[in-house]
Amino acid sequence: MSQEINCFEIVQNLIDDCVEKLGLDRTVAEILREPQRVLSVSIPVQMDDGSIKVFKGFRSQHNNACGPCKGGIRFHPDVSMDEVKALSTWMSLKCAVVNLPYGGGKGGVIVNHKELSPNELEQLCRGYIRAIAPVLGADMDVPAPDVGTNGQTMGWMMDEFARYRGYNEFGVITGKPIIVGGSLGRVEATSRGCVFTIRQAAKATGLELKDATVVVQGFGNVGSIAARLLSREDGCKVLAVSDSTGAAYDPNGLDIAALEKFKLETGSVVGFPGSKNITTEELLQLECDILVPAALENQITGENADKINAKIVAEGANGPTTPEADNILAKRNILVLPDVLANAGGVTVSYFEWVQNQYGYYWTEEEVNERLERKMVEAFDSVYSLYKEHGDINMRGAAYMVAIKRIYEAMKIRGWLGNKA
Ligand SMILES: NC(=O)c1ccc[n+]([C@@H]2O[C@H](COP(=O)([O-])OP(=O)(O)OC[C@H]3O[C@@H](n4cnc5c(N)ncnc54)[C@H](O)[C@@H]3O)[C@@H](O)[C@H]2O)c1
Repeated sequence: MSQEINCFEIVQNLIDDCVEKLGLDRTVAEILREPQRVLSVSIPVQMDDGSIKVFKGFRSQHNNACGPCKGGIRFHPDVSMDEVKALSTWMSLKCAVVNLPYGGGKGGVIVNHKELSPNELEQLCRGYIRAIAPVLGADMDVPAPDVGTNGQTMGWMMDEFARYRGYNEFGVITGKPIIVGGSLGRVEATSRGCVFTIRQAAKATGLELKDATVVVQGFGNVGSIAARLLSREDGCKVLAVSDSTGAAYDPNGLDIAALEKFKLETGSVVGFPGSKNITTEELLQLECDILVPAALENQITGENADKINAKIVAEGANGPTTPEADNILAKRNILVLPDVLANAGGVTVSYFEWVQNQYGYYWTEEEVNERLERKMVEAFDSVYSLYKEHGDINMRGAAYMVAIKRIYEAMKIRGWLGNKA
């Protein structure tokens, strides 16, 4: 996360604004500005050479008024307590936007996981779970994968928690491989959810998706699958995609299936036959109907927002647009589908996985996708109608209002706000 822009302060400011707009007592903002609990842990790991290395990790539980805390575990060298706190706050908002019975949580370990052997990585996963186990549980706090973690790491973590409990508690972690209680459709869920919101936005704004032009920043899990679904199911023309090594552009539209194969074989999108190499900055400025930032935070900023040439920006990534850029895009009538809405498909199918674990009964992929569509359409409609009704807020403001109102109602009914508010 960028040094200059503190995401925790950004989300705190957005909460303040939103609580004021909703006309709620300041106490509501004071509660939501800080997580309810943040655990800081130190994890000693025996490395393959016999030495002991100590890693630092965190787990933040932002708010559990609506249900157990829910959110991923990030393994990255830039993890910090503030980043984890910000991400857990976003998770509370995201879960509330899609109306899931969850609050927000997030965890992280400061580590470059690529430098660890498989054995060292497994020991780190197990050590981290042992350290935070007292505050985990299917009805308390339910982690999932995030940047730097995946199905295998979730498998080790779930197993370590089963040793701690003395029995299997599959619902304690989501994003698991299918054989140990994972859900069908989870891998594509974030991108599929993003595509459902794009379809609703296209309907609302009269944009025809057949042959609509699309640009995707970040050809990873979220970006590549969103590109695949938009081209295959909606007939969109994906003009350009980028990854950390550069960008590939074809004004006639890229063959996404072939590009996915090329990226798998070469590790990069650059040099894809028939495409032109452009810089990642040029990619963001291409004229298109839909821009999907699906890489990192703070990509659309005050510096480049006036050069964005899209009708719709669908935030596959978390926090890709800075507040300054948000204002510029709003003034230019570019519709931004905010992260807490556009990438909420991942946590929604994580919720479905948790439900299936509690029942011990598993759904078909069609059932998962149908339920996901219903959730995403409902969420889009509630945010879009508030956005239209108000006139002085953007879609992010509307999403925050939907979310904070729900969390406020839960806190009020539980008596957390006393007689005030
Ligand atoms: N995976 C999920 O289910 C999920 C759910 C919600 C939100 N997100 C968010 O979506 C974003 C992407 O997550 P992911 O799981 O796809 O990660 P990923 O690591 O699979 O993909 C990220 C991609 O971005 C590329 N990238 C990095 N720096 C770049 C740059 N400067 N310009 C262009 N591309 C660059 C990487 O090369 C990679 O291809 C993150 O912000 C994540 O928090 C992911």
